[in-house]
Amino acid sequence: MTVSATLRVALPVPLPRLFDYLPPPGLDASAVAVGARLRVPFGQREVCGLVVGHGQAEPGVELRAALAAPDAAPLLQGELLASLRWLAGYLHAPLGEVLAAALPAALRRGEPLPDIIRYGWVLNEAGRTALAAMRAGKPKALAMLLAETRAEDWLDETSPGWRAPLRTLRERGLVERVELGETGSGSLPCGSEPDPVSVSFSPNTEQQLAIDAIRAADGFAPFLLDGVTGSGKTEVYLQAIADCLAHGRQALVLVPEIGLTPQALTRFRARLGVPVHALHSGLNDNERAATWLAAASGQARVIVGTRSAVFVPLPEAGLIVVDEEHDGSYKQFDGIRYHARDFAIVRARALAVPVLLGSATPSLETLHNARCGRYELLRLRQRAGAARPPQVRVLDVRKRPLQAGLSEESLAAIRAALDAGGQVLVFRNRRGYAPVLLCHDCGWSAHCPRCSTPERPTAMTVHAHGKRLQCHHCGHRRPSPPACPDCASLALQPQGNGTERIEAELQARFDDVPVIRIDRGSTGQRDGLQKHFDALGNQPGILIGTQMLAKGHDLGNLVLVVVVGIDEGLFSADFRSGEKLAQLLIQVAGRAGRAERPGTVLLQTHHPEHLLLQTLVNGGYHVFADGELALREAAGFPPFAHLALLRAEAKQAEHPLQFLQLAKTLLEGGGIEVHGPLPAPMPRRAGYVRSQLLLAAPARAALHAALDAAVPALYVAPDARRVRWSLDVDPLDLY
Ligand SMILES: Nc1ncnc2c1ncn2[C@@H]1O[C@H](COP(=O)(O)OP(=O)(O)OP(=O)(O)O)[C@@H](O)[C@H]1O
Ligand SMILES: [Zn+2]
Repeated sequence: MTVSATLRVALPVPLPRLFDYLPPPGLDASAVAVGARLRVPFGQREVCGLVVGHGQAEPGVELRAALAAPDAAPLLQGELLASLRWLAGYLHAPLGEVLAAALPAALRRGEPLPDIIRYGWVLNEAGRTALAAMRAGKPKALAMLLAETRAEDWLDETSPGWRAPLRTLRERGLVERVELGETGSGSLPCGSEPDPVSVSFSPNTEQQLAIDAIRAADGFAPFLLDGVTGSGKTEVYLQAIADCLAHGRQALVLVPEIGLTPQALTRFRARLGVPVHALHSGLNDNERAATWLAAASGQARVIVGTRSAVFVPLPEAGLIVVDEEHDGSYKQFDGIRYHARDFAIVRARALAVPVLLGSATPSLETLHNARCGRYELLRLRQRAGAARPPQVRVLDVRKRPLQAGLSEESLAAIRAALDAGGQVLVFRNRRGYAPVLLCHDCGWSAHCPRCSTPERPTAMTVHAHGKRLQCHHCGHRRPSPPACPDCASLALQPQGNGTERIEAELQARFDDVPVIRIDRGSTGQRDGLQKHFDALGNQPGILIGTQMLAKGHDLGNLVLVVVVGIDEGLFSADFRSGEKLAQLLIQVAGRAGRAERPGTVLLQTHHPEHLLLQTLVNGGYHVFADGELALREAAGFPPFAHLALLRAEAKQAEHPLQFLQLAKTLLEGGGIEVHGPLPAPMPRRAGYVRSQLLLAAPARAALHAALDAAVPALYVAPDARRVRWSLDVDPLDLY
């Protein structure tokens, strides 16, 4: 009897096991490498997995044959494959799902590898002749750029929206597309010469100390670059990256949001003089896959990206930077719930390279690690250059008349700042027109039918100047009712203020300057934010925004920040809410006065004596953090304990409870605390009733041992089929 060689495959299916297949017809199993993709039949479907091993068919077991093996060489290998295996174990998630999450979508689907040849555009003979006579406008501006060959990726980053004028030029037969060779190969790509106007100042003493410390690192070395807002952390990153490049190594830079990427890219590109590859959700699938492959081949030397960029292969790694390491967007909130900062550290260790975490408001986890000596602490205590720290004032607005949430004092300060030629940021962390629609006659208010319970109604946010209602939890939308559904009164009134309403009020009042609202409603695509900044330039004007505007931006003429409506955040029950609010306030305040002109911050509140506000204003973030760490230690919360949250939801309330009860039985007795099952803080969402089980242990090992013992059984439990469940290891919030 012949024994056939088989392929062991990790499939992206919610089962904690691997699957064996015969190789595709006509192919020998040994011809398919570990880390290569394999398309296989799975039930009635076809799925694409990754080969993780080879084996022998057991006698008598019928195996199905794979359909195709698209890759000649492994896609995932070496350190990355090993780190992802570790991640699957840590998250207690199926390996196939983790590997799939790490691959760009185009590769995950089993498509052939995209072409990583770069293309560029240049004026042809006719174009050069026509250029002088062209009318001013976008086509002409682009044509002027295309006097030299410009790479498409360069155009994407430096001239957002270039494809529309390009179409005009093509239709007129003035341009041609040229092949530029593979991504990043050898010489500088077209159009990314170091920008001659970009200033290179000499680092100040603290920056230099930080740069030297990173330079001296040998192998794995985690650093916390703890630098106040505007202290020039970017300069430290750039020097560290330049060193890394000079040693012939690759650098990976993680940034929190797509909104930040264009600005960061422009700065990086201008200074480093090598192609800087962007990876973020604004790219299409093919672009993402091409960049990922360029990293895998070592052609991409600097990769800047958001959360999922932590999964790029780095065969010649030299450095990983995580900017704004405290930012919540590094945590994936569904599917594979990884934390990109934490995984960056795991990878840096496996790659034996330095990892630099930067923030003005480090997470308590990271601060704790630095204090325990696990991370080397680098501090920038002062703002760089001539900039001074902003003046922060708590504005007591009790009993004061408010216009769209703004006190007279705030309005006067805005007027004065504008008259002095400055820019103003009004920060309100609520999108929409108003948080609530209320009937003034009977007290009815608009609730989301899919998220409310009788005990806990969830208000729908008013949008479009009162015309539309939208649930910010489940996305449910409907037109506002013309009259109160309960008492038929016409006295329906939007209550409170969102960014839209503040915008309307400020536009009416300050009609001599641009008033620009920046939030997820107004600023969709990735270049949106930069376009708004470009449109405003340095002229006086007002920006109104949510937390999109709070971080990382460097607007030299911003002299006043007004923070409104923070009070609800002061009394939230979540154990991390204080930390999040403190970070947000310091970050928003940090946008003011970043250049020569001094900045002022006004914090409007009805609770001027609140300890958090007082501590931040009088002591600063670190004093706040000291107090908060002491509280966490006393209460046994992270970073002094390790948590995991098991969530379950279903249309019928008893199903999640039954499932979680089973989980509890499996988990108890393992030396960990098991709390629940309890209704989730938001007990219903989008029609699903939600419950949760909170697991806590002082030591990570105990928590993981208990999970290792229990989780495999959960996947196959009959009770699991009636719920949607998920395990969140190191949850960021307990929602
Ligand atoms: N050594 C220096 N001398 C003069 N100016 C500097 C120096 N280093 C940085 N700057 C300038 O200081 C400003 C703030 O720097 P940067 O944006 O890097 O701060 P940051 O620490 O990242 O702040 P944030 O945390 O608020 O994003 C920038 O305009 C930068 O060009
Ligand atoms: Zn809803």
